Amino acid sequence: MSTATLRQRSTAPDAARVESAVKVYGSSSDTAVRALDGVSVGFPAGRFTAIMGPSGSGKSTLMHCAAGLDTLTSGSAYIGDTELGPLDDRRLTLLRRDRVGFVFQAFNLVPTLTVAENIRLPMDLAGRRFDRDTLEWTDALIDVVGLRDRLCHRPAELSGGQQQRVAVARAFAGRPDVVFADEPTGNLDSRSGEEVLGLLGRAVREMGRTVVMVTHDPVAAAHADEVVFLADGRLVDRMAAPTADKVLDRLKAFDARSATNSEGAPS
Ligand SMILES: Nc1ncnc2c1ncn2[C@@H]1O[C@H](COP(=O)(O)OP(=O)(O)OP(=O)(O)O)[C@@H](O)[C@H]1O
Repeated sequence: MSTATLRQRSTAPDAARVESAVKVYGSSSDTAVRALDGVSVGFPAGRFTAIMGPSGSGKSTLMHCAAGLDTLTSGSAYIGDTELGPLDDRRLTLLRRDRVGFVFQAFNLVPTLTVAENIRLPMDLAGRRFDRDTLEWTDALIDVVGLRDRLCHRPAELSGGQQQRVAVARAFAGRPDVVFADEPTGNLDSRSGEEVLGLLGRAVREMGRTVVMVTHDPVAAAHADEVVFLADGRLVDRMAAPTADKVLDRLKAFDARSATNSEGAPS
């Protein structure tokens, strides 16, 4: 597939994007790993995008660099129109706090805080005023994630699925430009995983938010509006309106291709 075709996408502006992104881990020529090898991809606002690819293809690296958690070796990363590369540590921290939300596989809740306090934490840290709009928004979020009767509980008193629902509410609480989710269902059983994916989908379709999710799971990817596929640090395909079967078929095709390539490669 041509680069021009791969770059085609919805006409919505990008909430986040990378251009010609290269990430090399390690400096010596013997040990250096080129985790991203010239990736250009945009994540449109108001859409749910999944990043898929074989293990080691660069999915987490792409997400971390696009979200400002790590820096590129070359190329550029943007949140909205703000280029991340030129920002100093302080401005990058502020940008992440104010404009980006995160959901991680391990929930990452603060154990000593209640559910309500965890959800409000990013806004408390930012010193944001709880005006009427913000109160209404967080109130609506609490209902969407179904945690109203758990607001005074601490994370240890919740199931894994409930903890991840708190993390989802926390990620959207500050109305960030984009929420990045790294294997958000990796620690959950399939029913709780479906609930969390359903919430991410509702946040996009009913609340106009933007989600970018890294996943191994074709069933999870099928909740997205579009899937982008990485292989060996490159963007190799994208699929609109994914279904689990279509995603699985596409992954199998990559596996078959890489097996053929390695059989044909000189030893
Ligand atoms: N901190 C690091 N130092 C050295 N190499 C790294 C580091 N992080 C990742 N890599 C390497 O970069 C490549 C891409 O890794 P990355 O974690 O982005 O892939 P991934 O597609 O998310 O993999 P997985 O699905 O297994 O989580 C891999 O070869 C990995 O070993």
